[in-house]
Amino acid sequence: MRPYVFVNLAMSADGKISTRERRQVKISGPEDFERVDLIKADADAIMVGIGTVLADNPSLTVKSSRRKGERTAAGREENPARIVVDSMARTPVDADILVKGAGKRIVAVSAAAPADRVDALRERAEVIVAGEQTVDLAALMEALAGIGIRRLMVEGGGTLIWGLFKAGLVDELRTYVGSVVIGGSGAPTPADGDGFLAEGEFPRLILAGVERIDDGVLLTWQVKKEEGDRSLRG
Ligand SMILES: NC(=O)c1ccc[n+]([C@@H]2O[C@H](COP(=O)([O-])OP(=O)(O)OC[C@H]3O[C@@H](n4cnc5c(N)ncnc54)[C@H](O)[C@@H]3O)[C@@H](O)[C@H]2O)c1
Ligand SMILES: Nc1nc(=O)c(N)c(NC[C@H](O)[C@H](O)[C@H](O)COP(=O)(O)O)[nH]1
Repeated sequence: MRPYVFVNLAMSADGKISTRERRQVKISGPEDFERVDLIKADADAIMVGIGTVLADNPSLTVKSSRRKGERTAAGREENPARIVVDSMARTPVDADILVKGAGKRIVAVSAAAPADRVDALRERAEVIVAGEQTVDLAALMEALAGIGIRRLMVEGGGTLIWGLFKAGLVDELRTYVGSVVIGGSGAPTPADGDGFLAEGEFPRLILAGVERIDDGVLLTWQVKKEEGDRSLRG
């Protein structure tokens, strides 16, 4: 079994998720940030890659007033579990994700991560070891389902999202297209990595929703299921 995995990201009108210097930019407007906050509150866990932690230092806490002291649909009062996919245990021990707000933190590392780094992270987070050189995302998903995570939100970045698509682990993609042009052939996009080469490999999507938000548009896509997929239904 694995959690229901949905990716939420914001990209510019020209398909970039940050600048070529990997500097975070506001693509969403206030209404879209509020939407993101609400879907965060209803997820059991939120996942990002180490590239996003190093570039943006997000806390991934839930901010909306609706959450103050209220139970969410997920039945929790504290923040969703926050997960970093970090093969070599490079997450700084003072990263906001580890120090800001209450709730569980998980750092997923590979067996190649230096032991001293892993020990330092264990002081602040639960550490899951999956994979030899890089994190084995399928094995990680099994482990997360095993600790009760049923709905998992992924916030990026492009390398992690690519890895999840490559491993057939994405159920839903929510892409907010904002009214800005970022440009740059080296600027991150929603799915980076090596990319697929053959058409037969491309994950296929079903358009499930189109909604105008702020001065942009939210596209909701369901990913067509592969045979034998063991995702929990969202
Ligand atoms: N606009 C948005 O919605 C949004 C959201 C998040 C991040 N971003 C941007 O994305 C950029 C960071 O993206 P990125 O691609 O550099 O980093 P990332 O956050 O995707 O992290 C990638 C890292 O994850 C680790 N990893 C471990 N196992 C992996 C596996 N099996 N598959 C894939 N990755 C694995 C690797 O160390 C890899 O380098 C930043 O510029 C950030 O601002 C934008
Ligand atoms: N939906 C969305 N629209 C954007 O315009 C943008 N730049 C991000 N970027 C993702 C970013 O990595 C984190 O979602 C937040 O910035 C959370 O960070 P905090 O918890 O507030 O520290 N996400």
